[in-house]
Amino acid sequence: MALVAGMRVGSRVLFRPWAWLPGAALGRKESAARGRVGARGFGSQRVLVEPDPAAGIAVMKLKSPPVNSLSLELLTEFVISLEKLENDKTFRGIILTSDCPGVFSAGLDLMEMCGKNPAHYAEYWKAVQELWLRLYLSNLVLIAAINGACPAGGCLISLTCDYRVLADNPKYVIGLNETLLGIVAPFWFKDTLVNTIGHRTSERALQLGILFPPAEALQVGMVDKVVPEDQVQSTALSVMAQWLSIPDHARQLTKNMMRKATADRLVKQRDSDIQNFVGFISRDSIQKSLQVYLGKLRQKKG
Ligand SMILES: CCCCC/C=C\CCCC/C=C/C(=O)SCCNC(=O)CCNC(=O)[C@H](O)C(C)(C)COP(=O)(O)OP(=O)(O)OC[C@H]1O[C@@H](n2cnc3c(N)ncnc32)[C@H](O)[C@@H]1OP(=O)(O)O
Repeated sequence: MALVAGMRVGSRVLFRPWAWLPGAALGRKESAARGRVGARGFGSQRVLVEPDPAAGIAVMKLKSPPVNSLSLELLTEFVISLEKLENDKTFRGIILTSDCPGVFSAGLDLMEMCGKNPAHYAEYWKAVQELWLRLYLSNLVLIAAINGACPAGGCLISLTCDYRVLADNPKYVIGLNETLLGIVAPFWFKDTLVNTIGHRTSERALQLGILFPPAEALQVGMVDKVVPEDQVQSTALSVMAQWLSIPDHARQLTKNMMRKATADRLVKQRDSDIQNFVGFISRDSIQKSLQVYLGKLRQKKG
């Protein structure tokens, strides 16, 4: 059975994020997801959406305490919220931020990658791929208002955005630190980073698993602006206004031209990428590394 949940319409592949949900009631979810968003705000347990239809934008806040780790549930709700906004012509841009104090997102949920069975790992990885593809190829303007620490998968999410504003706090580090956990960022994480900060800087950052504090993140181009914490949201809004001053069709075609080849690389090998992940993460040595890392995270408190 093909692992990719998508259908082709003309030259466009429409992904159905819920299609991989176990026992998903496709018709009901699909019709709900295609409804108009309106002005009232919507969301789910873990993703809060505050629409401003007059401005054509929505603020999307991740709220999966304590650290917005990307569990299967959060990934699912994230994709569904994104699709709702994508399908409503009212919206031209999203500001993506966190509702969890001090953390934008702790990245992939380590509990989803530890002590589970291969079918679970496959389902989880497919959801991670789905979110990345959705974000990376979004027609909307995506601005990340990074109001907290932003490691690994959290950083990846911010890198899919068109612009990143980071709060100036030394604790708010950002980067792909996978090697510090004894794991490896897959090629599409790497590609996303290279497309943002260039090859040589990525090579060093990825091998060393560097988590950049704000000034360095700005210097290497990992973020576009660093501002005082209380100005992150207002800065994101004014940057959004600038991006929305460009005609959508011209901006969208340009974005697609810049990003499609990178996304296609994963689209063409989604199944083998899932198999690679499952094989890699199931190794005893990798499971041990992750357990050690989780232990260190827990010890930090005590
Ligand atoms: C060659 C082929 C390759 C194929 C592909 C193969 C490999 C797979 C690649 C996978 C790519 C992985 C990407 C990732 O995103 S891995 C996750 C990396 N994330 C991190 O390293 C961040 C870890 N967390 C932290 O550093 C901190 O928690 C913090 C985000 C800076 C926040 O600090 P603080 O506010 O002090 O909170 P705590 O550390 O006290 O954490 C609170 C509780 O949350 C738990 N936690 C933290 N992060 C995670 C996580 N990512 N997943 C699950 N749980 C997490 C932490 O243990 C605490 O739990 P407790 O209250 O029960 O102790």
